[in-house]
Amino acid sequence: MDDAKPLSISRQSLQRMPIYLENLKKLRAAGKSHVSAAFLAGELGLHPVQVRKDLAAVSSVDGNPRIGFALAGLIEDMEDFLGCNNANEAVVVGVGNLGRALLSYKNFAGYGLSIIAGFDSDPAVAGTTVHGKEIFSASRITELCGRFGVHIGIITTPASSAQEVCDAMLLGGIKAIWNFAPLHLNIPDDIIITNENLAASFAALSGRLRQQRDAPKL
Ligand SMILES: NC(=O)c1ccc[n+]([C@@H]2O[C@H](COP(=O)([O-])OP(=O)(O)OC[C@H]3O[C@@H](n4cnc5c(N)ncnc54)[C@H](O)[C@@H]3O)[C@@H](O)[C@H]2O)c1
Repeated sequence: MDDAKPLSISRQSLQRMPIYLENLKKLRAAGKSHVSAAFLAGELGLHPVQVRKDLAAVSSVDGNPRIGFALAGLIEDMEDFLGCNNANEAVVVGVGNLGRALLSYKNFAGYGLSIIAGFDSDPAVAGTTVHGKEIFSASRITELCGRFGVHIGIITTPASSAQEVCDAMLLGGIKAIWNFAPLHLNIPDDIIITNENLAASFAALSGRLRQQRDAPKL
């Protein structure tokens, strides 16, 4: 669909989009042609109003009150929105446990991310390939990011190296950083950053578990 609406969307809504897309594709594979917001909400444990709002933010497909949204249009709009048909290219710096896992994960392509190469400071790692992607020496980050014309950099080095890696990426023209290192990075205001933190996610999980355990039994 050409006229998907460019509304401002919250981070939480953005994070739900790949989950909607996965579910919409499953329904299509099961032979369904339409889906209602109420059904999706039930499947994903969300409120139907929230689902309707999320879908309206990325799709111009109108839901029919009786049969719901046409799946084909919704999937097309969602894929356009997520950039699935025109994947963003990225590089990973730090090809250890986590960097290797990201380089090897096939499904990113379906969500608009194509990791094209890696960098590592370890001479035993630079010069190898992971999942068919070349791993270059970290000394070439600035040069090759510029030459590849990539705009997304993924940092999976130890925290002690993350700022220098980030600086080298920015000099090479990187505009958005997905940072897995547990460190606050100093970056200019116009650079987009997402910090991943498994410890924070786990704290939320264990906090909810504690609340459930401490709740009075009826
Ligand atoms: N945020 C999360 O949820 C999460 C989860 C797991 C790990 N981590 C973090 O991700 C990072 C990587 O973890 P890991 O388990 O893969 O570590 P690892 O030690 O297996 O890999 C780190 C890699 O970075 C390379 N490296 C070090 N300095 C470099 C530099 N200056 N330039 C290029 N490469 C460099 C090392 O040679 C190594 O290959 C760590 O900061 C860790 O704390 C974060």
